[in-house]
Amino acid sequence: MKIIESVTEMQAFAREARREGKSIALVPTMGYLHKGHASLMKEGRKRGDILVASIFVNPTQFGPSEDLDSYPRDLARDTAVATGAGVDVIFAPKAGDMYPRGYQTYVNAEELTLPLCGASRPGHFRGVTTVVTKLFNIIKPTVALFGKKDFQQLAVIRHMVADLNMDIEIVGMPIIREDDGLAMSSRNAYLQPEERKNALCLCRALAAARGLFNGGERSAQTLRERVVRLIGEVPGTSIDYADFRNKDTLDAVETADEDTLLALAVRVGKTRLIDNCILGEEN
Ligand SMILES: Nc1ncnc2c1ncn2[C@@H]1O[C@H](COP(=O)(O)OP(=O)(O)OP(=O)(O)O)[C@@H](O)[C@H]1O
Ligand SMILES: CC(C)(CO)[C@@H](O)C(=O)[O-]
Ligand code: BAL
Repeated sequence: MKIIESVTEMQAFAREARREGKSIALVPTMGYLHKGHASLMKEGRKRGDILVASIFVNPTQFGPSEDLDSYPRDLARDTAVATGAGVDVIFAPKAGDMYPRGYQTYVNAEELTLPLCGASRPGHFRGVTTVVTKLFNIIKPTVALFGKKDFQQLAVIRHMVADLNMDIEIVGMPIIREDDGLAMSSRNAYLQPEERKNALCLCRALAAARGLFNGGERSAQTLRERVVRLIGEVPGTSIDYADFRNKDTLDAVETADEDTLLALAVRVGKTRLIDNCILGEEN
């Protein structure tokens, strides 16, 4: 496996792959890899001749008071996970190479970025769409894979790719969970033992809402009350959002149906975790 740090070297590699008629599958990540990332990589392995994983903690998607500096980083560990998942190339650029002095061009999606994480993390999606566009331009993948844990991110990227006529297939992958149901996340590493237990309130609230829905409840307000109560009972938690939305438009819904997204962002101690489900789907 090859590790490429320079943007120009990555571009040259991708150009040569294209010249040889080889397709590239890309898994963009911020590193500190876990089985969720590995599942994207294993699927990517099947979908391209060459599998590239990018590891870049992208400064433009972090707000000024967020965890850019403390975000966990461990390239040696990531190299082992990526090798095991069949990655051919890790692209791990430096921030100064991606955003040199004088950098001033951004990609911005509109409506889909307004609610949920877009509302609680102003500027976040502008950073995501910008860096993903740059990664696409540098690596020239035919297919790129993203997790449904970041449901809104996947929706925004799909929309951007369609709007800007990017000739790239976007694949959404299921949420991978720990045995007890907690969605895998690099930020789980921040959780103290007691917080780790308390963090189960997210997946339990999703399960409770799905249970009520399967029992016939359709009022988003009633479903939401159950979710808010369950999470509120757990010490050290605060809800950033707990929203019922149409899974395609992300518009708020009052009457839930099988396609309704329940999206959660909850702080457990200082750690902000997200999780979601579609009410009519197994998860
Ligand atoms: N549990 C998971 N199951 C499936 N995909 C996941 C999971 N966790 C992350 N991903 C996907 O991996 C890609 C890279 O995500 P990222 O590196 O931010 O990991 P993360 O664990 O979500 O980190 P964070 O804790 O910062 O949210 C994204 O497409 C994301 O949706
Ligand atoms: C897509 C992404 C790699 C862009 O920095 C990031 O938002 C992530 O890890 O989900
Ligand atoms: N998984 C999305 C990256 C972020 O939280 O910034």
